[in-house]
Amino acid sequence: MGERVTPARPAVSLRGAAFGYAGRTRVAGLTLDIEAGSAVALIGPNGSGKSTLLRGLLGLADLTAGSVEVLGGDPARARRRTGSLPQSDSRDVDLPLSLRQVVAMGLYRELGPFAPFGRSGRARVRSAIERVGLAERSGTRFGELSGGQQQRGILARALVADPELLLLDEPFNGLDRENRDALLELVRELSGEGRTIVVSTHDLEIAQRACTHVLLLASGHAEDGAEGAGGRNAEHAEVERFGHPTSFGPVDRALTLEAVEHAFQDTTVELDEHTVTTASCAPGEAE
Ligand SMILES: Nc1ncnc2c1ncn2[C@@H]1O[C@H](COP(=O)(O)OP(=O)(O)OP(=O)(O)O)[C@@H](O)[C@H]1O
Repeated sequence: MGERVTPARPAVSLRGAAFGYAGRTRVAGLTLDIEAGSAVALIGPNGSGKSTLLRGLLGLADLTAGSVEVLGGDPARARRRTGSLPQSDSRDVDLPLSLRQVVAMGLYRELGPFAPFGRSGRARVRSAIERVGLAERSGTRFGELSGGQQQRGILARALVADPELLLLDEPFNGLDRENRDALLELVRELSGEGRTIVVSTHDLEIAQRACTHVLLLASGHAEDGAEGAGGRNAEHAEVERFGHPTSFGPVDRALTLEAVEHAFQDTTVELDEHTVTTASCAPGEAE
């Protein structure tokens, strides 16, 4: 792996940060440090801004308030040292490319799209594919892989660049038990290597088994959200108009039933063993 940030320096630092699109805030009130080497589960109802926050950490959503530092600087500049796995429904899976070629795309930022990879590049691609357990499918057309295999393939594409920070957007969605367990084990391993991971999920078991910290987000209230804020100050009520954090900390302290219910308060929540099922979202559904 490449050079790491020193443990004293957070991998992500947010101060009153808000993110959105076209200048319109979608998630706000983020003041927290994610320590290098920690694995953070990002949990919240649909629309609470999990993807927007992850995109903000990649410099792909607008910072509409406050400040953000990723790996000590601007998120866009940190992108070279950051690996990401976007939500599966936002991917173009019908690429006329083999798994090996898709994974090799992870080296473009470092080497350029037309540069020859050389022996070491090819070895890195091979080892990333092996790492996600798909060695036998290297030559298979990407679109012919199962949903779970595609998920692992995209993760290999992120891993080939040896990222310090991994941002994974609901990587467990739609996976069968076997793929889910393999991915969970891999996240644990990657975290054990000292990489910083932020992973959005509806699966509390993922948080408990693979993560060190939890960040719970709640949905924003309607445009008139400032009303009914009781004794809270105007700034707080303003933040609560948007998706906002309700709890952040080590898993054993931040992931309580009360905290989950608080974050999901506007949604029908079922805690089915380990999974938060909401009225508008059924995790585990096939894509
Ligand atoms: N590209 C975009 N342009 C404008 N608004 C967007 C865009 N992407 C998301 N939004 C809006 O931002 C808000 C937060 O969405 P986001 O996808 O971040 O939530 P989420 O917590 O990840 O939800 P889910 O669990 O459904 O993925 C929503 O109101 C959504 O409609």
